[in-house]
Amino acid sequence: MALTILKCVLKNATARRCLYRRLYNSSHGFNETEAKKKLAQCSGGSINLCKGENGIAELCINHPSRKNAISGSMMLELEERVSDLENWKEGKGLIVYGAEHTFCSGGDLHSVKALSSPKDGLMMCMFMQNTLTRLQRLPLISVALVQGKALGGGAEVCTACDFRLMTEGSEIRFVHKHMAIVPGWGGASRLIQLVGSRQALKLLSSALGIHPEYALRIGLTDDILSSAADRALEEAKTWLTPYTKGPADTTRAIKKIVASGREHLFEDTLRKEKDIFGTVWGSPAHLQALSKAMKPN
Ligand SMILES: CC[C@H](C(=O)O)C(=O)SCCNC(=O)CCNC(=O)[C@H](O)C(C)(C)COP(=O)(O)OP(=O)(O)OC[C@H]1O[C@@H](n2cnc3c(N)ncnc32)[C@H](O)[C@@H]1OP(=O)(O)O
Repeated sequence: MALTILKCVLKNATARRCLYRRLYNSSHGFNETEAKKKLAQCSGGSINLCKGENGIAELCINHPSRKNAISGSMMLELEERVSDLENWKEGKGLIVYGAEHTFCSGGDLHSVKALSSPKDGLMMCMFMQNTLTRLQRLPLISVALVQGKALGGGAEVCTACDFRLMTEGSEIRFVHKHMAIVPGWGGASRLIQLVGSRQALKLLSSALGIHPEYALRIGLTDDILSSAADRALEEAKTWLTPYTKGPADTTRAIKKIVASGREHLFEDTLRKEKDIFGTVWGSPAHLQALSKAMKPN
């Protein structure tokens, strides 16, 4: 019995390690401690997290004086909030949005200038790819609420969520080309997964503003919200609710399978599905649902 428990604990620990492992570490020349010191020197704004009783959290990109541009210290706070969410066992959903009804105008250009050496740029790139990959892998169903502008790194952040909801008049734009750079926070790789390589090539090479109707047509956004700016967050929560109904373990298990399927070969995903199935089959919630189902209606 003890051996079985130990095996189960080890399997869960391994599964957690896989789910939350970093993309880059010292073997890639990435020194997280050094990166954090450097990014902390570029201050401004904050990343605020509010975890709801209903299992849905709200993460606010909060730097309104700069249209929610993400400074170095905000990159650190974003990593801290993602860590918090990785340990939130009751979590089922997440809405990422920007303060004062606009999403995010990308990297804070003051911070970007301070990190303009190739070495510092690569450090920032690996730090943000680590963080946004962990955000995407969270066992929560995530939504980016795009109001106003999602530009540059802001467009990249919104691709790290499972779904995107855009309000009328909002815009997603990969402006990187105008700065003679390419996305570095993983946004190009995720865009190809979302809309396919042809559309991704069009959007990256044209730096075109992607408006809600076009985004809906190419599958970059999942819906267009019609409410007034100050009601959009409530509308986004209402949109997400049907997907997060029921036990947290069930919602989290479903997201873990899909997150695995996004990244692994089909056979590996089937094995992952089997492993995750084994964590919910026979659970109290399953047995309760089974007993309800057996009762004549
Ligand atoms: C890998 C990611 C990549 C990188 O890190 O290299 C990037 O994301 S770089 C940043 C890419 N983003 C941009 O180039 C967008 C720049 N901003 C704009 O185009 C406009 O500000 C816009 C469209 C967001 C809003 O225009 P609007 O006319 O409504 O307002 P203002 O332009 O007057 O902006 C108000 C205020 O915010 C400051 N601001 C805006 N964006 C940034 C930013 N990304 N970094 C720093 N500061 C920003 C702007 O300077 C104004 O400040 P003020 O002190 O009032 O002049």
